[in-house]
Amino acid sequence: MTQDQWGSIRNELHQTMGANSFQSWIEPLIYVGTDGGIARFNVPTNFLGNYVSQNYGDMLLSKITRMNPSVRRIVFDTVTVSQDAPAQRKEAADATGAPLAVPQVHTKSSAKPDSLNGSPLDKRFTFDTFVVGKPNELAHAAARRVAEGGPVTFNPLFLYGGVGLGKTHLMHAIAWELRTRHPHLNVLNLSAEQFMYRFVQALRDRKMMDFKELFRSVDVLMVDDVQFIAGKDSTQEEFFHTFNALVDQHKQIIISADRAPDEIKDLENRIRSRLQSGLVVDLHPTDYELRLGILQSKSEMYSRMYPGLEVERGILEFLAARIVSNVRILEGALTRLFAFASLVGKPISMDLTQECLTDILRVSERKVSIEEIQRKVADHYLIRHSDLVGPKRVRTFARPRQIAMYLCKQLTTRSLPEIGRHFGGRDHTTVMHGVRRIEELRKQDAQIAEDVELLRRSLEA
Ligand SMILES: Nc1ncnc2c1ncn2[C@@H]1O[C@H](COP(=O)(O)OP(=O)(O)OP(=O)(O)O)[C@@H](O)[C@H]1O
Repeated sequence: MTQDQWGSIRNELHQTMGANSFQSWIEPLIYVGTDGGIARFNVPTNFLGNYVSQNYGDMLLSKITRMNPSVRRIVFDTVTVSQDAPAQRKEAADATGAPLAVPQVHTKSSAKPDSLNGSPLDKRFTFDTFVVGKPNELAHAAARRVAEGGPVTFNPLFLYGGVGLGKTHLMHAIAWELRTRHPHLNVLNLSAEQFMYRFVQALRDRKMMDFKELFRSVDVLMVDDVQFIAGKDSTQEEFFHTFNALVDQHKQIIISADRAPDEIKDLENRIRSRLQSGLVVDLHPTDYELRLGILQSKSEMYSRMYPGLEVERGILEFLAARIVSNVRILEGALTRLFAFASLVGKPISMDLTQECLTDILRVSERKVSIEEIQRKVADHYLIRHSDLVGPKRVRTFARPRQIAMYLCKQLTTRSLPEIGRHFGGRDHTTVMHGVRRIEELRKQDAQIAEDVELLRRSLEA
């Protein structure tokens, strides 16, 4: 297997595994080469090698053999790499005898801040790239406040929300900001899973004192996906002590989870109440405007990467309306779209979008029918269905008709001629005109924008 092939397997895993698991277990692997059917990787500790081999070995081998059928086995060799790390980290590392096995303490002075077993900070996850909308404005404001440093006002900051809504992004943004504003602070950012493995390892190696010392010496502790420790009794216990020790020293703690503290099952009550004792804020599911804002911001970035690639009108609006699941999928769709369009050398049109994203669009396809849309719109504007689809062109009927056409285009996969047929056999150009008119009016007329949004929500519900 070549380094390039390993590179593309890594990229694939990065997309599919989730940032935390990838950073903990795959990123530290250093591919050395393949010899005699054996693909060799260097790993920083035995622990990591064993863990990857047991948990990801089969999956890695199958991906590697798909690339290179001559590979029959994977071997992990433990190679201790010396690195320039902060003094305090070094001490802990020396004491454990496993230099790279301790979590990363991020400091500006660290020459190689993104270590193997902590969570490296993602360069893309800053406040600058975080798009703020109604669903996340409170979480964003709280994160900004914490990122200023200064006296601790709420401890912990507990951020929660569903998959892919920006928790990790905000945590990393806080860490980046703290690094810039207060480079002397030790900011430790890790997942609850990593906390547990470090704890288990310290127990096993009888290095609990070092473990405690290390965790109690940080200035800001950030723990992602804390729901992971539920049901793991001794990890909870240790987490509780770490938590208390830091709060007592007025050190900031930031926690994220996929649900609110009182919804995490098998969590000890004393931990639950500790987690609730600061500020608990949630990231709500995205709304249309936020999705559109995110798409616009990413699309600007891609336009710089692919100069000259045109995105036709209405495409971003279409994606924002159709892909409602989570931001990660939304981003993935846009990435694919730009890559595909640049490969085939065509502008991003509706046809190209439908062709390139068939699978994503199919999954996110709502079961909204044209009839349902017509019924809702007619009810909303207190007009009869027959007038909505009939020939009369007075504004009281024409505007709701255009809104209904617009929603049909956004919320169903029906083509313009099909939509036209449902509106009294109108031509597809009439439908297109209606859709465009509403696109424009949404920007100029607050009442129409609100009506469209209300209707969309009630159809999505
Ligand atoms: N408001 C936003 N602005 C810009 N990008 C966003 C926003 N919300 C989420 N994203 C992007 O969506 C992707 C997923 O976000 P993130 O990894 O932070 O989600 P998460 O809530 O931590 O999810 P999980 O629970 O799966 O870990 C990231 O690429 C992130 O940059």
